[in-house]
Amino acid sequence: MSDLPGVVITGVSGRMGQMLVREVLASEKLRLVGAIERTGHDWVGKDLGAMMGGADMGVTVSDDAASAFEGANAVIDFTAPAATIAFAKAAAAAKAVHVIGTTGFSEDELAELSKAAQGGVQIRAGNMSLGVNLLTQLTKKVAAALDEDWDIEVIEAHHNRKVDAPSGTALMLGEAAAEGRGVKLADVSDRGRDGITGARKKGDIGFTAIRGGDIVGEHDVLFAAAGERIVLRHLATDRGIFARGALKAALWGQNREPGEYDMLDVLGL
Ligand SMILES: NC(=O)C1=CN([C@@H]2O[C@H](COP(=O)(O)OP(=O)(O)OC[C@H]3O[C@@H](n4cnc5c(N)ncnc54)[C@H](OP(=O)(O)O)[C@@H]3O)[C@@H](O)[C@H]2O)C=CC1
Ligand SMILES: O=C(O)C1=N[C@H](C(=O)O)C[C@H](O)C1
Repeated sequence: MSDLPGVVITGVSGRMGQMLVREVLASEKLRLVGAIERTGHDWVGKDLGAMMGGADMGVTVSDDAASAFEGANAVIDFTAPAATIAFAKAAAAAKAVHVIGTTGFSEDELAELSKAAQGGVQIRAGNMSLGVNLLTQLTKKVAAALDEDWDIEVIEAHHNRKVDAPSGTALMLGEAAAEGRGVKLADVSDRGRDGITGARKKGDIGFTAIRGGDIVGEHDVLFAAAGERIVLRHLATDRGIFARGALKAALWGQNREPGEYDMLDVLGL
C-alpha cells in the first residue's frame, strides 16, 4: 500500500470532478482513495473507471461522505454551496484537508464554512490557477496606483452550464481592486445593470457576466479613464489549470494548523 496522501474527490461526475480524477491518477504525489456523488446519482455504487468510460479503477463511487473521508488526507471539492458546507463539517471531523473550489456562496454560507474551519484545514479559492491568483495581485497594484478618475469594471465569460454570477474569480478580482483602492467591495459593487440606471457612480466597481457555449473561463479587469484604458486579462482554455492548483493545495495543507487559507497562501504570492 502506497504511503502517498490519499484524496477523496466529491462531485466526481462533474466537469471538474472528472478532470480532478485524471490529474490525481497522473500525480506521483497523491493517490485516489474515494469518490463521492449525491444520493440517487447513477454513478453511486459503480466503479469510477467504468463510469468515466474506461477500465475499472477499483474505486467505487459512494454517497457516504463521512465514511469515505475517514482515513483520507484530503478532500477536493468542486460541487455546490450546500454540498460543500456539509463536506466541510465531515472533512473537519475526519481531519482531512478540505480544498474548496466551489463558488457562489452567500454571506451566511461563508460564515458556516468559517465555523467548520475552526476544526480543520480549509483552503478555498474561487479560482485555483496560478495565472488568476497572480492577476489578483496585479489588479491590486494597478488599482492602488490609479485614482477614481479610472472606472473599474470586471467582465467575465463562462460556458452556458454555469449557475452562479458573478463568477468566483470575478469576485476575487473585484475584492483585489477594492483592496488596492482602500475601499470595501460591498460598498462600491455595481452588479446587474438594466434599464434606466443613471450615470455610472464614481468609485464603483462594476461586474458584467457573459454566458455562452463551452467557454472555460475568461476574465478582464478594465480600468477606463478619459482618453485611455488598461485591460488586465486572464484566459483559461483547459480546466486542468484549476485541478492542478487544487492538487497543489491538498499537498500544501498537510500538517497545517486548522484555519482558513487561500491560493495566495499556497502559491506564496
Ligand atoms: N475554484 C476554481 O478554480 C474553479 C471552481 N469551479 C466551481 O466548481 C463548481 C463545480 O463546477 P463544475 O464541475 O463545472 O460543475 P458540474 O455541475 O459539472 O459538477 C458539479 C458536481 O457536483 C455534484 N454535486 C452537487 N451537489 C452534490 C452533493 N450534495 N453531493 C455530491 N455531489 C454533488 C453534481 O452532481 P449533479 O450533477 O447530480 O448535480 C456534479 O457532479 C462550481 O461552483 C464552479 O464555479 C469550477 C472550475 C474552477
Ligand atoms: O464554473 C466554472 O466553470 C468556473 N468557475 C470558477 C469561477 O466561478 O470563477 C472558476 C473558473 O472561472 C471556472
